[in-house]
Amino acid sequence: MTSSSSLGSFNLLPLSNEPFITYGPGSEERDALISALELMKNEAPFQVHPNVNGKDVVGNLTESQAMPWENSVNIAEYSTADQALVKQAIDGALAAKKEWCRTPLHDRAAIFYRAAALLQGPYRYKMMAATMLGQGKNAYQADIDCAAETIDFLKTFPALADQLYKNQPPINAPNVWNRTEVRPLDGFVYAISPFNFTALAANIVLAPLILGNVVIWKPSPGAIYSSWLFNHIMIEAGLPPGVLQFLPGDAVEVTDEVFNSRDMGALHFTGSTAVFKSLMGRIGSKMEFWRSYPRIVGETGGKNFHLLHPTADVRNAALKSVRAAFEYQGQKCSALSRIYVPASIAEKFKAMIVEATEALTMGSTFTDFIGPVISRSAYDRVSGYIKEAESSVDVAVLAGGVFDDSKGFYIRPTVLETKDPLSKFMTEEIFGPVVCIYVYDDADFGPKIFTLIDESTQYALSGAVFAKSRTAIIEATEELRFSAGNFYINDQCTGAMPGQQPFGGSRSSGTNDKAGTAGLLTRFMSQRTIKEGFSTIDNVLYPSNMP
Ligand SMILES: NC(=O)c1ccc[n+]([C@@H]2O[C@H](COP(=O)([O-])OP(=O)(O)OC[C@H]3O[C@@H](n4cnc5c(N)ncnc54)[C@H](O)[C@@H]3O)[C@@H](O)[C@H]2O)c1
Ligand SMILES: N[C@@H](CCC=O)C(=O)O
Repeated sequence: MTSSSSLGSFNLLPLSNEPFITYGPGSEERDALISALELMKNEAPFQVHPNVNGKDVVGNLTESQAMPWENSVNIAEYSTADQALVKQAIDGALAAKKEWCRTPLHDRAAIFYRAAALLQGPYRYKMMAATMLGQGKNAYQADIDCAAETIDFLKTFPALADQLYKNQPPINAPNVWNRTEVRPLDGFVYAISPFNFTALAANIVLAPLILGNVVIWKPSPGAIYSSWLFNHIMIEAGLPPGVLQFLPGDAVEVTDEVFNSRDMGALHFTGSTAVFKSLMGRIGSKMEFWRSYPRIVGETGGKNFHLLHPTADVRNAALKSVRAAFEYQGQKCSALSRIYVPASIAEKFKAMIVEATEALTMGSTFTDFIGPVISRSAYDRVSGYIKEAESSVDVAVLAGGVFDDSKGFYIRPTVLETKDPLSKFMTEEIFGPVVCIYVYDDADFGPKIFTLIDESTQYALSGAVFAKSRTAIIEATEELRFSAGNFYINDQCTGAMPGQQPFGGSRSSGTNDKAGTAGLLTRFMSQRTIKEGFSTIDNVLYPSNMP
């Protein structure tokens, strides 16, 4: 990996994964994290303001982000960007762009590496505490997200950008030198991030930034404090003022003002399918308005599946199903939410999944496997599904089914079984700790079950097959080719890591540009071809024009 300057060609850092920290009993890291959590709880609520042109724009603290663990306590209180500030941010970003896109890649990379070092060192525990307290994660879930995956994005995007820079025209005619320049997009990139992964907010802004784009960022109301902290780290790492504009605010109001600018070169979105479809529709409805064709990149919802074959290792499938369905309370876009089990192993599988689910502890910020769901609206939505399941004749509640919001937004991990494979529990994204089982006849493993999995939902994000039979694995892999952008064999359908399992899905799950990859970066670049000629001519005519 190299990057050129006028006086050298530099090797960029190679692709890598940040090691996970275990936070095991008695470890130094555990003590440090516990202290950071205590400190943050004592100091909260933190005041957060929009940050435009490198400065906090102090306003009235009209909004708040509650701690889902204890919803009467706020982790942050914040002011919002009004339309005038959004306009000012766009103008400031466009002004900052000239210098930023002239900044050599290795200098942009150095800012990213510095941010990674800040996150590895002085900000690690603060960011961990912000993600745990603010987004309801336990130590393990926070570490793989706001530490490891975020550092991975910071350290690998420069090398991926460099690969694109190296992609030069392969042919040069005599006395000609052809070159390709990887320009950022015309205008600015509008980035909208979800609450559930601090790393995905990072991915949303870092992918365009590394290529010299400027970014207008609307963070999620469910992750205001960790998003602010990330913005702060980028500024401390040396990101020039105006290059990344941090605009918490009313989603519709901020978006309306952004969509009033002809200079929006791209929308980079991660969140729900319904919101993405509506934004895409709005962009498409005024194509004469835009200066360019805005690129539209969105990673959205899922209804992710595990398919068991009669030869499956039942214990492996059951335990991995529990992890996939209930880690981070099922609030991963990749979370398992429908399971297809053949009748011959169904009783054994159900017994194991119920036992493992009932054993999951809930409530403590640090050690418990299960925490709260993110918000009042998530609690109401998920508990609404559970109430409906309880009153449905086709559905049995095998485990969980209990919820309580007296302190935090707690929902016991819930296992349902339905006799209707097309019921809402098998087809709609619930985005919470609920998984539904459907038992099929062993003889239906084949076209019938593949068609059911493939056609019964609008999504195609992640899925897995569990089988010892190689024939079954081959058949499922072939027949479910378009049912999941991330397909796992004898492994859980969550836990994709940058550089290892590029993540994303198609159909209503997104544009499938794969977070953290060079493929994603290509969406934020607009190449310029440069041809330089070294010979001169002294005649307009070609030989064939000669009499
Ligand atoms: N496929 C993926 O990689 C991936 C990753 C993470 C989350 N997700 C999906 O995200 C969803 C959960 O995240 P969420 O609850 O934050 O999603 P969400 O759609 O409610 O919010 C996402 C972002 O969109 C903003 N938003 C909401 N309404 C808007 C509007 N009308 N105009 C403009 N912006 C608007 C929100 O403020 C937030 O910043 C789930 O559906 C999940 O599957 C997908
Ligand atoms: N890397 C993640 C992506 C989750 C999306 O919310 C996973 O596969 O678990």
